[in-house]
Parts: sequence; C-alpha cells; structure tokens
Amino acid sequence: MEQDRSSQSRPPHVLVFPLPLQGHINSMIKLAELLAIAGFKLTFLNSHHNHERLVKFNNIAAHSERYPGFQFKTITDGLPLNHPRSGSWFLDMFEDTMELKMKESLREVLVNSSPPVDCIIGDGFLGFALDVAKELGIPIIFFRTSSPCCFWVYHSIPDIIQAGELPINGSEDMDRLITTVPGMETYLRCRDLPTFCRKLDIEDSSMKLVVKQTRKSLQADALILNTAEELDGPILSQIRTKCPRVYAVGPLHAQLNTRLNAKHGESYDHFSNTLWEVDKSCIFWLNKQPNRSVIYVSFGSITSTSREQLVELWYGLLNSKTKFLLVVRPNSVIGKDGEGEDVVMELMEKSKDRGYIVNWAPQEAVLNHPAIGGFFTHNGWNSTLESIVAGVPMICWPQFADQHVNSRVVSEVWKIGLDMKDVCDSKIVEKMVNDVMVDRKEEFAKSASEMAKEDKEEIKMV
Ligand SMILES: O=c1ccn([C@@H]2O[C@H](COP(=O)(O)OP(=O)(O)O[C@H]3O[C@H](CO)[C@@H](O)[C@H](O)[C@H]3O)[C@@H](O)[C@H]2O)c(=O)[nH]1
Ligand SMILES: C[C@H]1CC[C@@H]2C(C(=O)O)=CO[C@@H](O)[C@@H]21
Repeated sequence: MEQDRSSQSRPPHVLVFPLPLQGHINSMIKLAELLAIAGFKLTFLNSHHNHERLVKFNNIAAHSERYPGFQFKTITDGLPLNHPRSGSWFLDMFEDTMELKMKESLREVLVNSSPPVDCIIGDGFLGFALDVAKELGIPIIFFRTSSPCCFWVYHSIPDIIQAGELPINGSEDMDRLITTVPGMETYLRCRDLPTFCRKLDIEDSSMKLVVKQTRKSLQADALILNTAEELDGPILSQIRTKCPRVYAVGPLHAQLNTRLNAKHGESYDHFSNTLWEVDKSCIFWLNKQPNRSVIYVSFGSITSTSREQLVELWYGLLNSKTKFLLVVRPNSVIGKDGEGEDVVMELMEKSKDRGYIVNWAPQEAVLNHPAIGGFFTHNGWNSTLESIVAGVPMICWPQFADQHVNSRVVSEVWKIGLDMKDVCDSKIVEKMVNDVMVDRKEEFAKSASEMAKEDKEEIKMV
C-alpha cells in the first residue's frame, strides 16, 4: 500500500531506525538531531527496552522541546521481555522469527504514520528494512554505524574465501597477510580481520550474516557512513567502486557539536542519549590532575572481561608511571556468583591513590578534558572517532567485530596509537601505557593532534 507523499507543503518526514544497541543509537540519534536542525520532521524508532532506559537516564522530553519536529516511537526488538540482553545477545535478534517480529512492527509504524514517512534511514545491519521500504514504496538510505574499513572487509569476505585466504589455519597463521582486500594489501593480517572470520568453518552463520547485511546495504538508494573524506578517503573510493552513492557525513558527534556550539555557545548542554547512569564525579577527579597525565580506559557498551583479564589490566595500569580513569560497566565482569562485582569493589579500594573507577563515564567530556593524555580503548567505531577528534592517542585492545580492523588502521595506517590485540598481560599493558603516556608521549601527541586538526578543518568546510 503506497501512501500519498506528493505536493508537500510540509517538511519532509524522515524515520531513523537503529539496531537497538548503544553504539548504534549514539551516532544515529546525532544524525537525527542534525536533520532536525536542518528542518526535517524526525521520527526516531527505538526498541521498547532501550527507550525505557533512555527515559530513565536522560531528559527525553527535551529533544522535542529543542527540535519541535522530533518524536520518539518504539517497537519490539523481537526478543521476549525476560531475555537477558547481555553478552552477544544481539545475534539472537537475527533469528528468523525475531527478525520477522521487528519487520512486522516496522511495517505497522510506517503504514500508520501521519504525516507519511518520506524517507527511511535504516541501520545497515537491519537489512529487512529494505524489503519493507520497497513494499511500501518509501526511499531508503542505509547507515552503517561501524567503520568503513570493516564494511569493506565484510564486503570482501567472499573474495578472500575464493582466493583460499580463509579459513585461518590456527594461531601460527595469524600474522599472514591478506592480499585480496583492495587497498589493504600491505597491512591487513589474518589477526586484523573481523572476529567473525576466525571461524574454521567458512559456512559459519555469523560470518554469512555480516556478508549478507553488508551486501544488502549496497542495494539501498544511498549509503551513509560515519566518517570524513579526510579520514577514510582511500577506503571510500574502494567502496564507491561497488556503490557510487556513498556519503561520508561524519564524524557525526563533531558535526553536531560544531553546529550546536556555533548557534548556542560552547557551554550549551548536549544530549548524551545514554543507556547507563553517567557518573560525572570523574570530571571533578580529573580537574585535580595535571595536564595530559591520565589514561582513560573504557571498552564500550557490549564488551565483557573475565575477572582475570580485569586484574591483569589493572596491575599493568597500577605499575605504569601514570594515573588512570577506568570504566567498568555494571555486570560486565564475568565471574561466578558475584565474583565479578566483588573484584571491582576490591580494585576500587586499592586504586585510591592511582586511579578512579566509574560504572559509566561522560566519555566525550572525558576525552576532551586537558588531564587526559591517552585512551585505552576496544576501538568501537564511536570511541575511535571520539578519540581522533579529541586528538587523544590510543592503546587498542579490540574485542570483536570491526574493532580488530579499526585497531590495525589506528596503529599501522594513521599511526596514532599502539595495538595490543590478542594479548592481556600486565607487563605489556605497563609498557604500552608508559610508551604512549611518557616515553614516546610527544611523538604520539603530535600525530594525534595533527590528525584532529585535519579533521576539524574538514568539519568546518561542510
Ligand atoms: O563510559 C562510557 C563508555 C562509552 N560511552 C559511549 O558509548 C559509545 C560506545 O560506542 P563504541 O565505542 O562504538 O563501542 P560499542 O558500544 O562497543 O559499539 C558497538 O557498535 C559500534 C558501532 O557500530 C561498533 O563499532 C562496535 O564494534 C560495537 O561493539 C561511545 O559513543 C561512547 O562515548 C559513554 O558515554 N560512556
Ligand atoms: C550486530 C553487531 C555485530 C556486527 C555489528 C558491527 C559491525 O561490525 O557492523 C559492530 O558491532 C555490533 O554493534 C554489530
């Protein structure tokens, strides 16, 4: 059933539909805010579950006050209410019956929308949105929230397999170069491939899923990526050989900040859109530390660590020559019978002179604080971009998906950090922290600040 979208005297109505994860909501809501500033009517389609958390930890009504055309709607994420939604739960959403539930709910929202939706901006990982859009005759743009370099690797997986470069033959094989991803021939090793490629079985369902969603992204009317030409020009050129309508619109947090600050001044309150309670006390702690003396340590919104890994990281930080601000999300330490939570309490107590631990930080404010000199990160794409824009060098400890490719690009191509992938040893942590924060401090600070400067120039030009 097609709705009448003709002869409009009203602003165009865009529906933005993210995969229900913090890392996807963050950049997609910033894009929605930018479109609302430009005068579009905006519907942001959240899952019931995440919307409840957004309402709990943010002043959600403020979005519609600030942007009169902005509204939230909610649908199911396809999962039962009692689903734990932790660990790698999100893969459950792609079970056929779960996906069907989301697809039907999306269809219903679109059919009943008034005014009608003129364009969908769908998360590129929710390929079924394309089928609904086509059925209803609504243009659709896909937005991939992860990195362009990983998008390109996902796209190339069938060629890598065809060339016999996958599967990986055990741990001995991890440093072999992959030569069949155009543009990355000189630096991409087996260990830098997205983790889904570490399966021995080339018919593995998660590997097939990422290829399917990636190839489907190219069938939309256009593809949006959260990057800038200055940052990812060579990879964007490669992607454009498969799909000419690729737009680099990022880094979105910086685009939005630039516009809001220009209009309202530097002290304007920005929405954090967070699914956890932000602990701002760390900013007061940072205020007491010397410039560039603290390493910020955080692994995003999905990654869990084992108790042993956390203790190993903590000893490395403690033995280094620098202070640290560490984020440990509630329930993110895997251990038996509350062991995970106990260890966090113990580390907090023992860290007092050297560090500060919070459950969830105001990350952008932290990265832009003068006391921060480095970011120990898992290289989720948002964190990577936030670090680049703030001019903060990185120590990379990637955990899954695009993060392994991102850390390789950060360390080997952009040279704004060190890569610690596949290792968790306190001695190596200590050495890398000392390198970035003390021994090679000026070298890394220089490359990171040059990169931030180039990026800011491009943002000003847009
Ligand atoms: O204490 C914290 C920790 C994180 N953040 C924010 O949370 C977001 C985290 O996003 P990201 O760094 O991308 O990590 P993930 O949450 O792990 O993101 C998922 O989604 C990303 C985008 O698709 C992928 O690149 C990642 O690999 C995937 O794990 C960032 O904007 C951070 O600023 C906070 O505000 N406070
Ligand atoms: C659904 C998760 C698995 C892959 C997605 C992704 C990506 O590389 O595109 C990154 O992180 C996760 O949020 C997505």
